[in-house]
Amino acid sequence: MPRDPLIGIVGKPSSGKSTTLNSLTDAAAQVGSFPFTTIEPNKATGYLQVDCVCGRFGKQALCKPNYGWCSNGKRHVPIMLLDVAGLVPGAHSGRGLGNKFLDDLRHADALIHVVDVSGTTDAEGKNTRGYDPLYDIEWLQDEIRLWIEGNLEKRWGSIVRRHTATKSSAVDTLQAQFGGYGSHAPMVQRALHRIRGLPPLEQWDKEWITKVVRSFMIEKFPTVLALNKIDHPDADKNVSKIMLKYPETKAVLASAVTEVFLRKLKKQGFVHYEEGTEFVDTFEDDPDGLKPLDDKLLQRIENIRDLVLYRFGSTGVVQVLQAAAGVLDLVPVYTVRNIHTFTGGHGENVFRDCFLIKRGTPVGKVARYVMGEVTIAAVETVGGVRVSEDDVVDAGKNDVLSFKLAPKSVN
Ligand SMILES: Nc1nc2c(ncn2[C@@H]2O[C@H](COP(=O)(O)OP(=O)(O)OP(=O)(O)O)[C@@H](O)[C@H]2O)c(=O)[nH]1
Repeated sequence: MPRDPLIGIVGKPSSGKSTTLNSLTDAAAQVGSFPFTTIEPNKATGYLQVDCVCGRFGKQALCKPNYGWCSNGKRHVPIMLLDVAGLVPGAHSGRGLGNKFLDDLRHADALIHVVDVSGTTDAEGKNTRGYDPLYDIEWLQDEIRLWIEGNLEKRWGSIVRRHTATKSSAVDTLQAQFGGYGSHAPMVQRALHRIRGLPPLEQWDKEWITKVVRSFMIEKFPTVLALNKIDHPDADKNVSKIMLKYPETKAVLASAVTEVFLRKLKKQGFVHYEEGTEFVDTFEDDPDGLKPLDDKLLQRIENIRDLVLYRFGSTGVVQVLQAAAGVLDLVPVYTVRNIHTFTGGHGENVFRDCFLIKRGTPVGKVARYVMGEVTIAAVETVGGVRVSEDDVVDAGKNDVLSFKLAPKSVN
């Protein structure tokens, strides 16, 4: 049965993890400019913005999610986030919060790596100038790799002996080792398949093991780079360097501190601000609906418009989470009682339930995920069309589902 996706937020101290998390969640993670403000890993509910299916059927006015919210067809779907604190170079050998950090990581399905592109904090999060953030991407990947490799190498002798004695496949042997990271056989299979010229497992030396672990990490920890602090003047050149060096990695430009600031002003009634967009209205735009700002704050908004919103199209924070859902290939799937009205049974509100499901998951698996181990008599999609348990979900296809349960047998 699939479980709820979990997205880990990683990054060195003071890169802006807590600020990013704050702007994605309702949780009040502590924000501070000192390393290790966040001591305990912090699980929180983030909200992923998606185009809600209610728009497809002109039902925006009746859309009322059980969890999260929907406004004008923009739905905010809850998704679990994990704030992973205290990673510094050397963590795999116990520095900083070391292995604790890495152990928390094993539960994550994808990572958002918050990178401070201002160059004003060093690898340990201490204030500096002109630091090259390319290095952060490298050492963070290395720490995760060395941690996995270390766990593997400790037992390598007995792993190989057992592998040979039981005549297992490389996939089975590795899956037995990687299961603790939440892997599954197809994931290990894909990781091995990617490596050219891979010899039989009993011939792997340190170099081959490194290649295998690197490839496994691509599967287990697909990563989005949140290039944070783009409001800083030195950010541009660092962003270009990162994009050039990692053209394959999904990267999103962000200013988490700007997002937090705008949301705060919105809550206090000073601005209209739609998260994920470049639009901020002030008192001048809506004197009847908004409170006036003093000159200092007005100037700050002007700067934010020039330095962030108009240049990049948004603060980027909403897009960071969307990118993470993208690398996991998650599709919002809506389950309804009545497939013709889209209601949940009683009342006229529609599309109350939405689940984030990996594209390509069979409908039967979705049913068990949503309903538990019950016997499904039939599954229907839009128009009352029957779908088989083996049909798969995709964006816009089999993404609205109604499950009919088999009546319980009476003995
Ligand atoms: N200029 C700028 N500063 C930011 C941005 N995001 C965060 N900061 C600042 O960076 C500092 C560190 O931010 P935090 O969110 O506490 O960083 P963290 O990664 O959670 O740090 P630890 O808790 O030490 O792991 C704070 O002073 C933030 O205000 C941003 O987008 N731009």
